[in-house]
Amino acid sequence: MTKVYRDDSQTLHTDMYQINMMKTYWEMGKADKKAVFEAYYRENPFGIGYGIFAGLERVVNYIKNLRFTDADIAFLRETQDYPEDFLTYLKEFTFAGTIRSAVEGELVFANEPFIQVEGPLAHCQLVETAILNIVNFQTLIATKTSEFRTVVDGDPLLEFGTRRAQEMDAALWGTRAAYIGGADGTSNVRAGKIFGIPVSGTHAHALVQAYRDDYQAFKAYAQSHKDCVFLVDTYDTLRSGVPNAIRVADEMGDKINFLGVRIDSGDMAYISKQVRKKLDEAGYPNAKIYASNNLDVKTILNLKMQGAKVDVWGVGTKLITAYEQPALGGVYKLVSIEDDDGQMHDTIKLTNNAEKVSTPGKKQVWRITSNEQGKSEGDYITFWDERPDQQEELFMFHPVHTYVNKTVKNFTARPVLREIFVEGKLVYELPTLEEIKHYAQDSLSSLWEEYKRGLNPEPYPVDLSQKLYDNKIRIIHETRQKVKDETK
Ligand SMILES: Nc1ncnc2c1ncn2[C@@H]1O[C@H](COP(=O)(O)OP(=O)(O)OP(=O)(O)O)[C@@H](O)[C@H]1O
Ligand SMILES: O=P(O)(O)OC[C@H]1O[C@H](OP(=O)(O)OP(=O)(O)O)[C@H](O)[C@@H]1O
Ligand SMILES: O=C(O)c1cccnc1
Repeated sequence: MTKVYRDDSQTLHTDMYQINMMKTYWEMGKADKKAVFEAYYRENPFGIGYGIFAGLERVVNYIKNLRFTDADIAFLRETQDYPEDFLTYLKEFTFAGTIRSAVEGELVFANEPFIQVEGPLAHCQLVETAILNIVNFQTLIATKTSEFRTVVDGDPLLEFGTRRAQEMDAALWGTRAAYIGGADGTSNVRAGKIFGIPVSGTHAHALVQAYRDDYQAFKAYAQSHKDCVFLVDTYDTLRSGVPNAIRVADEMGDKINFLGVRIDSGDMAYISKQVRKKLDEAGYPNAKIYASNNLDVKTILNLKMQGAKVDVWGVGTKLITAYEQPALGGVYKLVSIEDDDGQMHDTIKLTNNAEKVSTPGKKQVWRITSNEQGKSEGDYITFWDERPDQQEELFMFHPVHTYVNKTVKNFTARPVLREIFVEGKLVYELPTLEEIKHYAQDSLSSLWEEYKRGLNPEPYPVDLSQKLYDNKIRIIHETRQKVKDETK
């Protein structure tokens, strides 16, 4: 029989190879060498020009509780051939690293670090998988939702995706990310309980099927609820659903708030216009039309173009699963390591694709904002200890096509990476979800429209300081030379 271990920690929520590498570092006397890892992605998702960072709160909770419990150790002892002294090392492990991160709701861009983990090599290695797992997903969903937010414009946007999400965690944390990215509410009641997200909903076809009649179903609902949105498409939207919704609203009068009707099938443009006409003619100009049915960004944009009379958008599958691109390719790379000489050495990952070569060194990202326009001019990546905020002017150039450049004057440089943990101690006070949501909206409004448009946006500049660029070029040459020398 398979032995059952208590599921009492998230510490083993990592890839086996991380613990195997910890063992190598530990046995070879490298576990406590100082290391710096940075997480970033190489392409903004969905072909849009930015990402909305989300997931930090869960990362904080994960790091705070990072211990190998007795059950974790028992599992490793019984399934791996780890020696007892390594298991004792794990048992005594407490995370001693420093984590710097973009805050939730911050705009992030391709090829810039959004999280930096510095500390004992073995500690930094262990946390890679969970950090990427959390942040890749939540950032993806927050970003997808902001795309929906852009196309629905000022209309209410409701997250309806729990039934279609990749299981419970994804539904719950995806809903939170969706709220950060621009959803106004969710149908997930637990997300309301845990995160305080506004919960709302209508009713399903089952209610109408249970009564086998639109009128009876709407009447029953109206007798048991003050706020009513009737789902009108079970049998025939225009012939039965809407007339019966109106009939019940007329009969119930002030006893209910007739908020509107939901359409879940058919030609949304044509039907919504007809429904609007019927509601207006019946004296319900304030009753709203809710739409749902596999809506995605393109469909909504198209429905808007067709003049669809939809007031509230309920979106599930295409949002919560990030259907169009189900993964954000965030990676976690070693950028600097303490060598046996006690000195830090910057490290690189070379590839044949110039855009994909990692940038060595411990870095800071600065958001450069024009003081005159109040808009972001680009991001400027420096070594950790450079201070562009104290410079009069900044020469910014494309990190690959260096002839694309500009000099920025009268600017503010704001550091994007903030200290979250310092040597294992939490130093960051988590903001409320409402604060995060507003921060995301404010951040977006500081971005020029050219960078935000949904189709073929202008690439937002993410540039390297001269020092960082020179260091990268030097390391590329040295590394290539070393490989050449060794293969002579
Ligand atoms: N006017 C429109 N223009 C573009 N797309 C539309 C329009 N009306 C509806 N759609 C979208 O077209 C897709 C198909 O709609 P349809 O009603 O045929 O869906 P269905 O899923 O087959 O219906 P049902 O939910 O009854 O099974 C849906 O994703 C819907 O959102
Ligand atoms: O379409 P989504 O964007 O995922 O939004 C959620 C869907 O969930 C419900 O459908 P249900 O599960 O009853 O299935 P249905 O498609 O048969 O209506 C609701 O009526 C929406 O259509
Ligand atoms: O409340 C609704 O209308 C709803 C909730 C979940 C999924 N689809 C619709």
